[in-house]
Amino acid sequence: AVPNLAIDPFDKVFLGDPYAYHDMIREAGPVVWLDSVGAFAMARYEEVKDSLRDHETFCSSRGVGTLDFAKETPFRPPSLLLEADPPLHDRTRSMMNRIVSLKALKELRPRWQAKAEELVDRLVERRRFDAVKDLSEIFPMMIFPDTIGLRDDGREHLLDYATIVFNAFGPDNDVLREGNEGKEAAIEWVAEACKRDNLKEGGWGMAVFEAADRGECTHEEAERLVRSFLSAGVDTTVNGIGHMVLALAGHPEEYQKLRSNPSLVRRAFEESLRWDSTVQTFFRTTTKRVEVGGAEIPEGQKVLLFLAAANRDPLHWDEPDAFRIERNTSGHVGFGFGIHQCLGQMVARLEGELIGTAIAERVASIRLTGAPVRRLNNTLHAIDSVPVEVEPA
Ligand code: HEM
Ligand SMILES: O=C(O)c1ccc(C2CC2)cc1
Repeated sequence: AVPNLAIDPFDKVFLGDPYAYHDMIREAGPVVWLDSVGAFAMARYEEVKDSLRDHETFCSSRGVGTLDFAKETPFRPPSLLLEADPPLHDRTRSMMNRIVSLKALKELRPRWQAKAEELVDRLVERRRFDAVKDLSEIFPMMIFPDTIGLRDDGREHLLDYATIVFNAFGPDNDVLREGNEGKEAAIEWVAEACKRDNLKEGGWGMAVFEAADRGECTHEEAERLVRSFLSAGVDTTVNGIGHMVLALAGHPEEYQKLRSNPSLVRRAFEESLRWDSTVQTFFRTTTKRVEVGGAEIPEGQKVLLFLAAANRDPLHWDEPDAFRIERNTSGHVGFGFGIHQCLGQMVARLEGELIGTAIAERVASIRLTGAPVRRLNNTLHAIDSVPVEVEPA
């Protein structure tokens, strides 16, 4: 039988500090039933990874949130990547992989690196600053909208839009209503920003429309694909970088390892994504009856996959709750796994590397000067403030 847990993974207490709850869900069994959500759930590494790998049984086209697109209409047309199954997904993903290419990133690196170094230089002079408001919310906005070729006006809507998108994967609860309050204008702004006339030549957005001109997709699909960049491309890296700085500030001995060997920076970013995963959960929907860990899940069921819990599963990781920048993090599911694994993972890694290196070369030590403040969201592990003081190198 499947254990029935009276836990709500979208309530404020859980979202405020999920890790104790993750342990409870993992220990209850390979699959549990969550009455609060009306869904099955998995929190162990093996089962989460197997479900992500088996996209035919655990599909994305019925939505990767609590809403079942076969039964209800989502707040926006489905993503052609995140909320698509093969063959549509494969056609779209191979087209987008050609745009978000290592060659494109190689060309962007010097420009992004210069901006990371300028920003960190200014903050080190100040000694005291907020690693979110002054750093992690600033750097992605200095480089990503220009990379897409977004219009200059209204870019402040991007973070509001992401709040709405990531809340929408969860239930219509207090977190969603309070988080989304006053942000509605962002939906209209993004719809306009994705139109060809509002995109600059030479950006990744225009590259999608040029692919449409070549018949690789329709022009309506091109607009929706630019929307994917705007949905996933900013608030994720804002919080990925924010959590890396928070982890380093909270682990001085780990920071000193990075100081003495800055080439560890990509490992530090990856370990931060494992240890404090920016994207905490995603749903799948079963396309047939399936048995997992001795439990039977009927067809048409929502299954909540706890990526963050899988990344701390003691059955898979040695000392999972320890933040260790030299750890071999390969196989972590912070970017997902399988055909939907993050399209922008190399973008995120480059951003994390450039900021992390700029800090490791300029900052002798970093410490928290106050309590970090979490920003609650149904899906995104987000942080509002990380007050720090740095000693210049
Ligand atoms: C630290 C930063 C990031 C994290 C933690 C992250 C996390 C994830 C995760 C967990 C998935 C899998 C979703 C699923 O399996 O249903 C995913 C997919 C995706 N991500 Fe990222 N992401 C990050 C940055 C980015 C960036 C910068 C971009 C844009 C350039 C991006 C674009 C996408 C897209 C388009 C998908 C859907 C891919 C597909 O379905 O084939 N992400 N991301
Ligand atoms: O295609 C999209 O709109 C999309 C939205 C959110 C994500 C999250 C996982 C980073 C990914 C893609």
